[in-house]
Amino acid sequence: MNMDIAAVNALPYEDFVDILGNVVEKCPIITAAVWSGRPFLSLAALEAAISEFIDALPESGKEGILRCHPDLAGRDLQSGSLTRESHEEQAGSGMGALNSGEASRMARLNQEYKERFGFPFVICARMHDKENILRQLSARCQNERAVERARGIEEVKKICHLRLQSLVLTDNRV
Ligand SMILES: NC(=O)N[C@H]1NC(=O)NC1=O
Repeated sequence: MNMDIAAVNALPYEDFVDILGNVVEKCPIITAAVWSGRPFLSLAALEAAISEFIDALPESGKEGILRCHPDLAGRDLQSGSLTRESHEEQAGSGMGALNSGEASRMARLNQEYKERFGFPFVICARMHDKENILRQLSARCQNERAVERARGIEEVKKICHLRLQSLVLTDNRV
């Protein structure tokens, strides 16, 4: 599936949500909401609409988005119940191939992070390898809650950007 922005703009909302509903993990309400903003002049304009919708949410809503994300190398990966997108991202960054030391460190730090902040550690896995993810997780456990809320949302937007790129052709294609 790789449509251009004109084809995206022509979609009835049912198809729009079916195709683009997971660009923010398990948050199809965001996709469904921005459909009202058609026609989008470009993929960048669609991405900006998503970003503005997220930014307009109260802090509780932003935390809710973070809570819809599965842990990296967590129980959904073990049980095979990740979304297709998340599975590809986690596999690509080596989350499915941690050695036992890395796996237990990851589980311990993920737990520590969640206990401290009340939402999971979120990072754009496609932009990092496993060593880098573990280093960032450990460092980010030390931050303030508000800093981490904002940081997590930045990462959600990076994930969204890459998911959109794989679904919609960019404007300057031949
Ligand atoms: N917790 C977390 O960061 N999850 C994710 N990151 C990513 O790139 N895909 C995910 O599912």
